[in-house]
Amino acid sequence: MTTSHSAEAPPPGHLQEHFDATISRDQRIEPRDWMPDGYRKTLVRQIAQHAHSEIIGMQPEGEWITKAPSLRRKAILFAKVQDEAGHGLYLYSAAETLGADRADLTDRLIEGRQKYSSIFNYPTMSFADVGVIGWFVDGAAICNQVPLCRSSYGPYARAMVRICKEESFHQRQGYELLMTMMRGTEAQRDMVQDAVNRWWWPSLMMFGPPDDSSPNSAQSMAWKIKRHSNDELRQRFVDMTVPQAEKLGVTLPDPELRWNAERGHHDFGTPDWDELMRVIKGGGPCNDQRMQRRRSAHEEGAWVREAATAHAAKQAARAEKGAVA
Ligand SMILES: CC(C)(COP(=O)(O)OP(=O)(O)OC[C@H]1O[C@@H](n2cnc3c(N)ncnc32)[C@H](O)[C@@H]1OP(=O)(O)O)[C@@H](O)C(=O)NCCC(=O)NCCSC(=O)Cc1ccccc1
Repeated sequence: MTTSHSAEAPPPGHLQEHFDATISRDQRIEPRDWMPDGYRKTLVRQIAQHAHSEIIGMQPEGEWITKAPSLRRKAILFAKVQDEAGHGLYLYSAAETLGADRADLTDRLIEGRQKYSSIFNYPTMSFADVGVIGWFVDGAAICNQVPLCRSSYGPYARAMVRICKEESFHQRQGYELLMTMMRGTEAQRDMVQDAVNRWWWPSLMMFGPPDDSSPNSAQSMAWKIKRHSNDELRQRFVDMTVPQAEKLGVTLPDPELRWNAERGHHDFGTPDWDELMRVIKGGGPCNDQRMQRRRSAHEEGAWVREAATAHAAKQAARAEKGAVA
């Protein structure tokens, strides 16, 4: 539905009705369709946070590009980190279809007014961390994002399709790296187990707070932006990962983890929710470092943005002159 009504105008009943009917028929809302202000704001919030996560998420693994143990591993890691930059860019583009401005979103991140995923505030201590990030963090991202391919907002859902394909490839490369290390020396196996121990709980926290303390979930699910609750997706991730850990030969660091035949799912322990809140508020081990790096990359890139803007202005002036002539 395309309309000329601005988002601020009070919704004439039929616009709201049409929006509700589109959602309930599982059809897509597109950029020019009328949508409630809250729907637009929620999407900008989630998509921007997601984009920022991809861009900040380049840092933990990026630190290992110059230290990768072989040319092959270096090339793979380089390509993965570049893919993450690409994901950030698709997502900023999706946010722009809602009227957001990319430069403004970046300012909000840099000024600490918008969030990015807690997971990227933990350090990468060894090369095994690169494998575990692929296995756990990309694995969690897949669980969370495959349902977003059916999100009600068209441009977000479509961006997710390609992102998920790439995340699947990333997860496999992480798992393959770990399989290789597990076939290596005792010291390499210890490195893998140590990385698993450090990343397991923060990975479970990526799915967000538990359902009873998730203020946005109910409305986002009613709008079909989110298709499943935080706890449902966390459970899906645990069920998917346990057999992979067995095959790999590592132990997941949770004494409460066991199969529950009655539920048909694994039971597992409770993540430290105070830690999640602390990290979200800026108190994680690497928050300061990640933000400082992001700020300096932004400052160092100013000349590129200025040159691109000047070039675009020249092209536009030339095109206008051509049109007049
Ligand atoms: C599930 C959730 C993250 C949160 O559900 P919601 O309904 O939105 O919120 P809810 O009410 O449950 O929470 C209350 C408040 O807490 C915030 N908060 C919650 N959890 C976190 C957290 N973990 N970290 C930080 N903040 C968190 C939340 O924003 C809200 O705050 P607000 O009200 O905004 O001030 C949702 O936004 C989503 O699915 N996003 C899309 C996926 C996405 O962004 N993925 C990113 C990873 S990409 C990746 O990994 C790829 C990759 C792999 C490898 C290497 C490099 C890259």
